[in-house]
Amino acid sequence: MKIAFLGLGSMNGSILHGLQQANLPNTTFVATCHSEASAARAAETYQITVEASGVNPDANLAAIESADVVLIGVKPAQVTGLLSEIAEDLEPKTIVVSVAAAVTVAQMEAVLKPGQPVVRTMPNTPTQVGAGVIGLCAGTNTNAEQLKSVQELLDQAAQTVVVDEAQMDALTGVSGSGPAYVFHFAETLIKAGVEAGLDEQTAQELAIGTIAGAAKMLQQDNADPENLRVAVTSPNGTTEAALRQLAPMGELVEKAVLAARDRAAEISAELD
Ligand SMILES: NC(=O)c1ccc[n+]([C@@H]2O[C@H](COP(=O)([O-])OP(=O)(O)OC[C@H]3O[C@@H](n4cnc5c(N)ncnc54)[C@H](OP(=O)(O)O)[C@@H]3O)[C@@H](O)[C@H]2O)c1
Ligand code: PRO
Repeated sequence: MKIAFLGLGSMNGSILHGLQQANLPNTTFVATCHSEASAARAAETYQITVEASGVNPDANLAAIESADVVLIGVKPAQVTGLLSEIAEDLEPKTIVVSVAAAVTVAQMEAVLKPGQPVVRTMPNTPTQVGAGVIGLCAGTNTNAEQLKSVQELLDQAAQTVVVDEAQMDALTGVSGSGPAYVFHFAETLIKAGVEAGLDEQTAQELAIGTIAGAAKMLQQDNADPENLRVAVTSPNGTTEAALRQLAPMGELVEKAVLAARDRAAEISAELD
């Protein structure tokens, strides 16, 4: 199987890393970046061939030749330009998989040859450490077997969830952008620990260990976030005092997820 990564930055790099860890038999990876510097860095990191499209204008066309799957990992505004560049040379069997936020199936299919199979996905960066979540939906020319083959491939790198395209922006607001909410929470917990009297290194150790431990508990079978919260909260104790202060967080998180969802829809409209 040949898998071509067009764009090998943060997101496609995380997926490639996950697939490399899976040691898939008979699988070849090739990739492109735009600049020579990024291509050299990525080739060194992943130990695969990475060509720079900014230096070699045929780099993307060479990468897609005979590919079974082409993973598009450029910025949303660059996706349709890149697809137009490769459209004529894509083989009918090649499945085009995009990781770009907000770029719709219709926008991709509009620049590809009729019938080209497309899968739209929304991964997240924990894929880098084998703990990612990837949402995916099929294009209009993609049959169940093709979707399944992409899902089975991505299952090697992350946990996958198939959704209708109509849910993709909501999924982006929860899991695509979600790691940033948790990292932001970690930043604020460390800052608050320092404010409360800890030195920064100790505050960082405690905050990160706590978030990692809580995440592990959440992943246990039959874990229920509400039960886990209640088990920490002694009546009239310290946690209750803290959670009283965090009461506005529910509304803020909801606003954040809706803002991300709505921004995705706005970006889609801007790309039309
Ligand atoms: N980061 C996330 O958390 C995340 C999560 C989910 C989805 N996504 C989606 O992933 C996509 C990529 O985001 P990212 O954060 O990975 O960006 P990034 O780190 O900037 O990576 C973009 C990559 O595309 C390359 N590139 C640009 N133009 C190219 C061209 N014409 N041909 C070949 N390669 C080209 C860049 O090369 P140079 O470095 O040489 O410019 C770079 O390797 C976006 O559409 C984003 O919506 C990101
Ligand atoms: N990063 C991309 C953004 O912020 C898409 C989800 C995560 O737009």
